[in-house]
Amino acid sequence: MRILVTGVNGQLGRELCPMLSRLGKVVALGRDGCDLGNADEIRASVQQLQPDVIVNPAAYTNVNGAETDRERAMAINGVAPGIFAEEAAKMNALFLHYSTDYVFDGEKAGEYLESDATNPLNVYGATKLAGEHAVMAAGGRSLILRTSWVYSAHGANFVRSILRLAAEREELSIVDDQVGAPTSTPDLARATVRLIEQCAGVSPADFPSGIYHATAAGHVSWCGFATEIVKLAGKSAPVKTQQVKPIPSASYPTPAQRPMNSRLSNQKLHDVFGFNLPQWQSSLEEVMHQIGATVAR
Ligand SMILES: NC(=O)C1=CN([C@@H]2O[C@H](COP(=O)(O)OP(=O)(O)OC[C@H]3O[C@@H](n4cnc5c(N)ncnc54)[C@H](OP(=O)(O)O)[C@@H]3O)[C@@H](O)[C@H]2O)C=CC1
Ligand SMILES: Cc1cn([C@H]2C[C@H](O)[C@@H](COP(=O)(O)OP(=O)(O)O[C@H]3O[C@@H](C)C(=O)[C@@H](O)[C@H]3O)O2)c(=O)[nH]c1=O
Ligand SMILES: [Mg+2]
Repeated sequence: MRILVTGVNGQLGRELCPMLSRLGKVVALGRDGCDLGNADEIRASVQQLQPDVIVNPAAYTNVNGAETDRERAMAINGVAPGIFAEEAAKMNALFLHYSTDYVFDGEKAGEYLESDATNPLNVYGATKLAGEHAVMAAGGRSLILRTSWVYSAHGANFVRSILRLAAEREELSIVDDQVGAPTSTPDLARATVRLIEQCAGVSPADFPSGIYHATAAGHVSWCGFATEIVKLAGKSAPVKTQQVKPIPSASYPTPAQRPMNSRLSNQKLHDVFGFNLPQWQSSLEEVMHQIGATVAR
């Protein structure tokens, strides 16, 4: 099996490569190998490599930056996924893509279903939603995993930001009125491997193409998540933070608005594929072990 992976220097791409290499030959594309802003480069890469599977974790993920960089965010998040999906469909390759809780406005009281209406509050969410539509319009065998609050032992993420701040500050002020499921890259990469194993041989006629929510089980506010990060960090490294103070979103103004409710039901994933991701707390412990004491220094 030949597997093309994009965004291999990102947090999820970096986790995927070694795990996917157990399934076949991985061809890893970074920005220099293929610029996702260039449709011709995408088509040429896919046609040259003739993959059986394409996995696309590359994205424009700077949520605040996207507010003033709409065109670039749209090219990478909204257009490129559709081109990959079209090329995959032509060669009957399997296409795996990732999307976000930020396609929703967070107004729903309970967990969001895949069938719920979308209404992104920010440019990043709007561009990711356009990407979902483009992938579905291309036809072919494709799975879109909508996940949330992704973190990893490497790259830019909330866990590493909090560890950095906890080493510097006595008190952290963190928003407490946005709730979601922090999801680790090891969990997402394992889910991806499992889906490819289950799907590789499925014919186009039987293939369950579509959107699947795939987040860690449970939910927490950003403040609750930060509190747990600081607690775990304190076990292995000196931490300055004595207090993690809950604040409302209104007290933490940002260029991009975020949804208050990011909870996604994972029932469909379980019904169709027979598994769910673990609880967020155990996965956070796994990643904190990977980080060790070094980052908190
Ligand atoms: N991070 C999160 O909290 C969440 C992420 N997601 C989705 O999950 C997926 C994985 O996210 P994550 O691993 O966190 O993302 P990262 O930002 O860590 O990595 C994205 C990668 O995409 C690459 N990239 C960006 N622009 C281009 C381009 N023009 N050409 C080629 N490569 C490019 C980046 O390259 P470079 O390193 O050179 O900049 C980077 O390596 C994405 O689809 C994201 O939207 C969903 C929910 C939450
Ligand atoms: C660092 C910091 C953040 N915050 C808040 C801001 C924000 O509401 C929340 C999380 O901050 P972040 O910068 O990680 O948020 P953000 O980059 O918006 O995270 C999102 O990224 C994209 C790519 C996604 O797809 C989403 O699922 C989500 O993970 O914490 C504080 O309140 N205090 C702080 O000191
Ligand atoms: Mg961010």
